[in-house]
Amino acid sequence: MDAKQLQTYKQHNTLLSQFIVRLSAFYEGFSDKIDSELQILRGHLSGTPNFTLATVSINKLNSALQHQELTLKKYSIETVALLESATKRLQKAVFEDEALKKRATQQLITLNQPVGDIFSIYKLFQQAIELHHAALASSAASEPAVENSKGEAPALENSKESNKDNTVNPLYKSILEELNQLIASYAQRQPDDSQLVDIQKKLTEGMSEDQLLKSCVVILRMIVQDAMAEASLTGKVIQSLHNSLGKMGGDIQLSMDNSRTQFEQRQVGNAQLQSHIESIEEAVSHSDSLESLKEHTQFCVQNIASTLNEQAQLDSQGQESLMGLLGSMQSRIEQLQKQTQTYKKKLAEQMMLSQTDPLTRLPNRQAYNEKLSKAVQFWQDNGDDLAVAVIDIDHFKSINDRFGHAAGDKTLQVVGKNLKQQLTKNTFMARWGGEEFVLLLPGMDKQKVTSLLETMRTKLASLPFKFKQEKVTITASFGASFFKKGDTPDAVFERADNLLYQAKNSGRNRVITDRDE
Ligand SMILES: Nc1nc2c(ncn2[C@@H]2O[C@H](COP(=O)(O)OP(=O)(O)OP(=O)(O)O)[C@@H](O)[C@H]2O)c(=O)[nH]1
Repeated sequence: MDAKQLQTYKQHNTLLSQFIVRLSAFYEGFSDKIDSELQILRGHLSGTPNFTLATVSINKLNSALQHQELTLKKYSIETVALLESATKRLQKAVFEDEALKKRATQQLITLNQPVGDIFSIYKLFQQAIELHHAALASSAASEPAVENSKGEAPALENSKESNKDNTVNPLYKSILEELNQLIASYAQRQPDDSQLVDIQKKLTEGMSEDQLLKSCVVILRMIVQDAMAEASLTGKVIQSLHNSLGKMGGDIQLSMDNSRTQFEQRQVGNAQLQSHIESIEEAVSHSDSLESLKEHTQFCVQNIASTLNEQAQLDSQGQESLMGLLGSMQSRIEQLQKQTQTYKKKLAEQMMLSQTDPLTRLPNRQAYNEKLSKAVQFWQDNGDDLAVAVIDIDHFKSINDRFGHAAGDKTLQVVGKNLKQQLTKNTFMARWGGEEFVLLLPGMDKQKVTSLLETMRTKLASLPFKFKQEKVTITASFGASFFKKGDTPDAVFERADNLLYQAKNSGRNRVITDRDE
């Protein structure tokens, strides 16, 4: 190696050492172990670099970094999961604030994307914190600024005052909403249940947090009892089916045993007949006189007749026992049929209940999702038009506020019924939740969709509602979007929802569809 080459190597080494020193300083702070090893490495590479000692240090660092990388990945996954659960909770709590709800949904979509480096987690954190700040600011803005004489926030007490505070807490409101819906579905099964009636009454009057918790526990207990009763009914039916099938199996075995015995007896009889015939043949060839032949033949014929008689008797006995068995099997089959029919009916009822919104008796979101996947499959296979429409009653909150929750409930029932009456063949409508409905419109072009939604809108607006002697007009806004190539159901729903909000923002009581532009 000449002097020039040596000089170049030295320069490269120095450059590389400086780079590693800077890089190691930048990455300091992940773990104490790595930090101290990085310090040692920097010591080996500073001044006159000692590459032999640096290699030992680099090897140690290599395995520590590998381990750290795994820990970091695990940490990233856990952090994102935590952020996701916090955002979901926030989304529920702010369900009435459309802008915040949308931001939370957007945040959830981002959280579902693969996480890149550690810095993208900081970004996710930052977004989550901003969202929480916005939610806090919005709830603070909607809460009355009541302070006591000491300037402290008022404590929550089991009193009407605390009820007032609670009614502006979005989380409290959403629990009340949920509880109301649960009660509505249980009240249908047990309309006279005093506990349910009591809770329903308290709900309309307003509840403290303590009462709300107690009511939740009562409802939970009912659900568990119901589920257990259902499970024990299912268990009983299955046990009874099992017993009936077991008995039928026994009958069949008995019938097979009888047939086998009968077959064996028939074989014995046949062998006897054969031997009687053989002895007639023998008598014919060996008898020396007609008299002895006649005698012998008579004897054999009598034997044949008695064997045939025995066989006939056995046959009729066998037939009798077979008929008896068949009769008992038939009655067991009938019993089985009755049991399965009762069970099928019960299952169908449950299926119907699980897919029906208890208040409006319209299909619920679960039923919509099932229908949607079939409609999407059909659309993908046939390419026919498929649209989703979202309907939201205008200023519904004011009905609740002015005339009470019960009037709001009644309104939802009447509106649901009226909208449903306008549906055409193959169209499907469900209650999405709250005062929102969703429609699936297969095989309809833009003109047909718009015309149907316009009919629904105008018919609803012309319904004469009357609350406390006051005539009220109820209207709704509509947003509809068509499936396009490569669309997901969520994307189409989101578009329809956005159009609905456009309809709200441009004055309400109107229909906006995708293909308007
Ligand atoms: N009575 C009753 N009210 C409900 C039910 N579900 C949701 N709500 C109420 O419906 C109201 C919806 O109000 P908002 O989302 O503010 O909307 P809005 O008043 O209809 O106003 P716009 O949609 O902007 O026209 C809330 O006050 C909910 O508490 C229900 O099952 N029964």
